[in-house]
Amino acid sequence: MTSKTERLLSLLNGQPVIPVLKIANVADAVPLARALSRGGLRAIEITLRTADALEAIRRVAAEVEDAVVGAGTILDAKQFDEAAAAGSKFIVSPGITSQLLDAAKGSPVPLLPGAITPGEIMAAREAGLRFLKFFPAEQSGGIASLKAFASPLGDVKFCPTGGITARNAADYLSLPNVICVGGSWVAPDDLIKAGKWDEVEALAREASKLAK
Ligand SMILES: O=C(O)C(=O)C[C@H](O)[C@H](O)COP(=O)(O)O
Repeated sequence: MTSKTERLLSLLNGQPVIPVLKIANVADAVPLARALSRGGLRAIEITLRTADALEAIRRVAAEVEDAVVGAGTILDAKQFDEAAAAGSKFIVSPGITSQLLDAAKGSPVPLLPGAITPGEIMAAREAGLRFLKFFPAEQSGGIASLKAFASPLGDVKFCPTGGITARNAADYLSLPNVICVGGSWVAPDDLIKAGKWDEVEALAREASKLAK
C-alpha cells in the first residue's frame, strides 16, 4: 500500500458501493447527496458529464457535511485541477494517461484511474497506485478478468465500474482483489428527475449493506 492509496481508502472508509452520478440540474445535487448519505453512501462521484457538474461538486462540498464528494469522468489535467479546486476529495477517471498521473503527483487529491489491461495496471503501479478502477467492468471480462489479475498483479486492488447493478454487485465484492464497486444504479435518472429522494435513500441503504 502506498500513502496515496491509503489516503483514498480512508476517504472511502469501507463503503462497498460508490454512486456514479450524472447531475443534469444543479439544484438536485445537494438533496441527492443528502439522500445517499442518509442511506449510508457518503462517498459519491459526480461525473463531469454535465455542464453543472463542477457547480454541483462545489455545492455538495460546501453544504453536505456528511458527504465525501469526488469527481468522475476526469479526462485530462485541466479537468483534474478544476475538479480539485471545486472541492473534490478524490478524482476518478475512466482511464490512465501520463498527463493525469502528473497532475495527481502534484496534488494532495488522490486519483482513482481506470485500467483494463495488465500494461495499464502496471503503469499505474509504477506511479505508486495500488487501487484502480476497473472500467468498463462487465464489458471487459468482469469477474473472470479480475480473478485472472489476482495472482500476477496481486498487490493491486480494484473498484470495478460499468455494468454493475444490485444483481451482480455482491459477486464482485466477494473477490479478494475488489475493495468496492462503482455504479449508477443507486441514483437512476428518473428518480433524480422526479425528486424521489426517499427512493434513492432506500436504494442506497440496500447497497450500503452489501458485504465487503
Ligand atoms: O464517467 C466515468 O468516469 C465512468 O466511470 C463511467 C461510469 O462509471 C459508468 O457510466 C457507470 O456505469 P453504470 O453503472 O453501468 O452506469
